[in-house]
Amino acid sequence: MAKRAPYSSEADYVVVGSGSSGSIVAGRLAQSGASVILIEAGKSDDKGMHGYFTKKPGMIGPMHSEPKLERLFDWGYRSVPQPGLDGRRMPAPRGKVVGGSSSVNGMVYVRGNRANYDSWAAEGNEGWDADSVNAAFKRYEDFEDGENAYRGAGGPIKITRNKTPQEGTLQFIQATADTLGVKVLDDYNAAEQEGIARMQQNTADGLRYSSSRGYVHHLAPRTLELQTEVHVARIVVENGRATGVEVIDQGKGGGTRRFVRAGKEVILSAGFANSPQLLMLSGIGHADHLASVGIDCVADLPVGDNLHDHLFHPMSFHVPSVQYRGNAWTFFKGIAKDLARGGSFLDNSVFESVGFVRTSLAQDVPDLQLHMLPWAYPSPNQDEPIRHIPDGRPSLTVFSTLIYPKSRGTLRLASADPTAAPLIDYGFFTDPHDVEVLAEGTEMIREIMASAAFGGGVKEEIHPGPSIPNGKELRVALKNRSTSVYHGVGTCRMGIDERAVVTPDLKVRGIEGLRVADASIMPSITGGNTNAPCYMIGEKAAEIILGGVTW
Ligand SMILES: Cc1cc2nc3c(=O)[nH]c(=O)nc-3n(C[C@H](O)[C@H](O)[C@H](O)COP(=O)(O)OP(=O)(O)OC[C@H]3O[C@@H](n4cnc5c(N)ncnc54)[C@H](O)[C@@H]3O)c2cc1C
Repeated sequence: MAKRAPYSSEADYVVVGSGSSGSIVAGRLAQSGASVILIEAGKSDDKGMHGYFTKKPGMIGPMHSEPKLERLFDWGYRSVPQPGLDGRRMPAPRGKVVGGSSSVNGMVYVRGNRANYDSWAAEGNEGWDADSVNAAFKRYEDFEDGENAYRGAGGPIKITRNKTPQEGTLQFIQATADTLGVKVLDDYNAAEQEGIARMQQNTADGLRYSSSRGYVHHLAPRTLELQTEVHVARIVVENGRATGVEVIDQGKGGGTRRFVRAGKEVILSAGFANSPQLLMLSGIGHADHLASVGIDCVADLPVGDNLHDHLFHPMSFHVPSVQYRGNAWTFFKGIAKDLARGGSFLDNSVFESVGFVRTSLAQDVPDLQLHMLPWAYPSPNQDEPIRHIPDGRPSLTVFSTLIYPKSRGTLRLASADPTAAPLIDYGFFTDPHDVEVLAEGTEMIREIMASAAFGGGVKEEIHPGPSIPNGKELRVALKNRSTSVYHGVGTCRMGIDERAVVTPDLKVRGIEGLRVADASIMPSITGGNTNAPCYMIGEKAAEIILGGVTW
C-alpha cells in the first residue's frame, strides 16, 4: 500500500500534483524501489464523498452540473475576458483531488493521431515519435480487445466500450458514415484515426480508471508516500539546483509552511495552469514579467507562452428514441434501477461516440472531432457558475470540435501569492481559421442529423436551431456558443529551441534536478482528448528519469 500520514520531509523524488501524469510518474518511480513523495493540494479520492464521486463514472453528470458540488473538486479557475468570444470569461475547471483532472473528467479515451507525435519528434523531440510513444501507451493499457501492435493489455488502466449504447448512438454512427463517406472504425486508437466509432472510455467494472486508481491505489508501490491537502508554494532552487519544495499544509490546523527535500529530483506535474505558475513563483519565467510581480529571476525562460486549447460547439437534437432526459428524475430512476436489479447506469461515461473527419481546411490529417452524447446540453453556453437546466426532451447532442487550433494565448501570474489564481488567457478565436473549422463542423453535423439512417427519428434541432442558419450568422453566434473542451496545454513547451521551457528529456532548461511532466509540456495539442496523452507523458517521464523501463 502507498504510505500515508504522518508525512515525511525527504525522499529521492518529490512529485508535485497527483493528476493524470503525476500519479503515473510517481507510481512508476516508486515501483523501481526509489522513495517518492507525491504531493497533492486536493483531498483523497479513496474515501467519503470524494471517493464515491470520483470512482463512479456516471457521477460526472451531477459533479459538473451542480456548482456547489463542483467546487469541492475543482480549483475554480476562469479565464481572463476573451475578446474573440465577446469578452466571455471561460470556465477552466481542473481537478483538485487525488487523480487531478483524471478524477473529474469525461473519461473519453483518445490517444490522438499518430502524426501528432511524429510532428513533435520532427521539431527535435527525439524519442517522442509515434512508435516510441506507442510503447508507453501500450504499457499502461488494459484494453478490452486484448493486445496487438498498437494496443496494450494487462496494464494498470482499463479501457472499455459502453456495452449498452443508445439506439440513437448507433444511428448517429451510421448517419455519419453515410453522409461523410467515412469508415465505421472498430478502434480509432490504433493505426488509423479517420472515421466514426463507438467511444472508448477509461472505465471498467463500474470504476473510473483515473491515474490514481491505477497507479496509487491498485499498483500501490511500497515506497510511495501520498501527501494530500498539501499546497506546494514554490520550488526551492539553490545554486541552480532544485533541492525540494516549500509547502503549506491545508488540512485541519493547517497553514504552516515546511520544506520537503528531494534527494534526486523534483518533478512538476501540476497541470497546464499550475506547473507554469509554480515555475514563475520560483523565479523561472520571463524576467520582465517576474519583475512586474516582484519576483527575482533565476532563469529567464518563456514559461506560460504557447497556451492553447480545444473548443467545441454543442448542438442538441430532439430524438424521442433516446431513453435519457436531462433531469434529476432520469438520474434517480437510473440509480434506483442499478440498486434494485443491478445495472450499468452509473458505469459509463456520458459520451457514446466519437469521430475524426475533415473540413475543407484539413491538411494531412482529420481536423474535426465529433463528440456525441445521448443527453441535451445547456444553451448557449455554460459560463455562469449556476445550475444550468438543459432541454427536458430526450436528445442527442453532437459537438463540432476544433482539434488543431491556431490561436495561442498566455498564462501569467496575477501576483506573487502562491494561492492566487493565475491569469489564464487562451487567446480563443484570435486566428479566424478556428472559427471557420467550428462553423464547417456545425454545418456538417446538420447534414448528418438529416440522414435517412435516423429513419425520421430526429424531430427538431433544439439548439442552435433555425434562428441561426449556416453562413455568416452562425460564425457570429459561435463567439457566444463555443466552449472550452478543458484541454489546456503547451505552457511549459518541450523542445530544443528558444521557445522551449523543457528539453526532450523534460528537464527545465538551465536548472538541475527539475523536470516537468504533464499537459503543459506538449509543444502542440494532440488531435483528440488530452487525458490519454497525459497518461503516456507520465509513463514516458518515468522511463526517461530511470534510464529505461524497469517495471
Ligand atoms: C471537466 C473536465 C473534463 C475533461 N474531459 C476529458 C475527457 O473526457 N477525456 C480526456 O481525454 N480529457 C478530458 N479532460 C482533459 C484531461 O483530463 C486533462 O488534459 C488532463 O487530466 C491533464 O492532466 P495533467 O496531469 O496535466 O493535470 P491534472 O490532471 O489537472 O493534474 C494536476 C494536479 O496537480 C495538483 N496541483 C496543482 N497545483 C498544485 C499545488 N500548488 N500543490 C499541490 N498540488 C497541486 C492538482 O490538484 C491536480 O491534482 C477533461 C478535463 C476536465 C477538467
